[in-house]
Amino acid sequence: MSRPTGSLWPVLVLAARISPRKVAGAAFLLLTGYLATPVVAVLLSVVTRAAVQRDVPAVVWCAVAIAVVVVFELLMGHFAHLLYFEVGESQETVLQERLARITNGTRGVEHLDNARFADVLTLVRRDLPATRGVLEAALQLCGLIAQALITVVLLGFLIPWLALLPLVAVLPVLTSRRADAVLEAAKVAGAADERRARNLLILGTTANAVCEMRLYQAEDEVLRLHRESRAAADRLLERARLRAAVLRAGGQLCFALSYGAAIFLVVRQALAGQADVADLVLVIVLALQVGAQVAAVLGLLTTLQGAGRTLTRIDELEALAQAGSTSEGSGPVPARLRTGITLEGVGFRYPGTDEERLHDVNLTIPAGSTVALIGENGAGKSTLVKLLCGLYRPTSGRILVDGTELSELSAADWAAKVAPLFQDFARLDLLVRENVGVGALPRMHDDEVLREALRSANADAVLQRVPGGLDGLLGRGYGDGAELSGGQWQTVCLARALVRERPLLLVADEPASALDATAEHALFERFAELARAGAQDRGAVTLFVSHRYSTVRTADLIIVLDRGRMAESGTHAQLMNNGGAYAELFRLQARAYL
Ligand SMILES: Nc1ncnc2c1ncn2[C@@H]1O[C@H](COP(=O)(O)OP(=O)(O)OP(=O)(O)O)[C@@H](O)[C@H]1O
Repeated sequence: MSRPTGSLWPVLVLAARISPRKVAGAAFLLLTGYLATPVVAVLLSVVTRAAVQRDVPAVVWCAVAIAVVVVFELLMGHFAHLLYFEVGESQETVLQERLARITNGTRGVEHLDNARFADVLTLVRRDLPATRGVLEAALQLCGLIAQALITVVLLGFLIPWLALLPLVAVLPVLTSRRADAVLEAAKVAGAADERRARNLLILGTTANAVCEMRLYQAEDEVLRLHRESRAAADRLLERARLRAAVLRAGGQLCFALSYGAAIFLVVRQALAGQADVADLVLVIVLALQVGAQVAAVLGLLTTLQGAGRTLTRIDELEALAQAGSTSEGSGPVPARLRTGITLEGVGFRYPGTDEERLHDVNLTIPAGSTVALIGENGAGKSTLVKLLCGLYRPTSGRILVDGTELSELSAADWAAKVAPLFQDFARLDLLVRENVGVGALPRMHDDEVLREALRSANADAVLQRVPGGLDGLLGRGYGDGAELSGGQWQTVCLARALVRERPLLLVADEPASALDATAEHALFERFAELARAGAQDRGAVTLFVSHRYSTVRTADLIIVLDRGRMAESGTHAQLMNNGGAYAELFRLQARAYL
């Protein structure tokens, strides 16, 4: 089992940092309220004695006192709840941000290919909301321990051997911990099925996927697969739940039997005249309170253990992300490229896989040039692009930027010099301003710059169509935003790339896949213009992946990849002269348009 308390401590410290005033207030109110419980038991004993003695005023006063104490306890609990609930929410937000930073914040993205990372992330996403209750549970646990101590003292004062009785509670605590471990093992074992079920649920409830599945009449199949994955995860859980229930029931049964026996002995003592009725009432009420306290402690321990595990898992995610990210370079990224980018014997294997996707790629991309990458599906074009963007590092060989290894440059500074336009671009269900502005955060509120980028990307029509203009919402994910066509989204994403300040590497990985012919032409015109300006101004390199040879032929250098190897490279004229694969494919495509 993980070390829950070890992981919980930083969260409690975090809570204290978020608002020491609220934590102290909640602790004071809750503990004061909890201390009222044994007082009620004592008052019940007093009222019993007064009733036996027919002392009516004492009975009335005691009854009023009991009512006041009970109301006091409820009020304290209520106000404490308001305080720790607020702190719990802020705490959850901090943990959510930590999770996002772990997922996004490292140099590379290699951890995202790690199946263990994905499984643990699924569990953490599911269980994170429960961490809100850590402060509440920890405070209640302290309150219950204080309550139990007072109860033990009172019991010991009345009948000394009864003070040992709460020790019986150790047994249900132990069986409850064991039950948690059993449940936890089942959750871990079912994490992959759980992840599959969640993905299938997304497939069954996301507009695009729903339309496609409906046309293929595959909705039922998606549901069946979802049911199957859910059932596989649930089967493991059901068995574990049963075992856990038996373990918990066993522990609680032993506890209840011990308590029953103790109360029986006390009753016998009372009948033998060794204790009076009031003492008997006190013992029975205290005994019942201890029973309730033990049950509450077990529940709280389960909450705390669950939260502790989630926090331990966040630590594990951090370790996995850091293990995947290689050491950070800190070298300065040049403001302009002088010689260009060189690949020396670059090989690459995706993390967790055995097969090399790039083999011994040797290539020089001169500063200021435009390079087209072509090849069959799966040839490794996007993989090479990702390496040049610095998202992954080569598993062999090296990439040099003006003679300096890319890995030695500051990753953040290099990323800031890349203007990417990917095939699977990110559609952000945010404002138009934010969709474009994330390309250059300091320019997010410069309306003129954003409008110019949208104009250059041929996205004026989008801007006019969206109510609210730059401050209009795109997408329907979170609100009633404007829904765009695939091509319109692509122009917005191009604007995001165009707003980048002085990029050194312009990347377009099949950018025209969602565009009509006019828009495609306009996009390449605009991209070429930007490339030319970037090349003249700072030796920027442009890299594009395309299956359209009419565009490819305009590049200064064409690279043909074949199953991860460089098959050919040269200008259009050179490759046509060579009469190799490029020439053949070019003629084939040209013929198709005749
Ligand atoms: N994250 C990943 N983990 C493991 N393998 C991957 C990953 N991404 C891609 N691959 C594999 O690497 C190979 C090259 O993929 P890549 O996306 O680079 O091809 P591509 O030439 O861009 O193809 P396409 O023209 O279809 O976009 C493929 O066999 C693919 O299955």
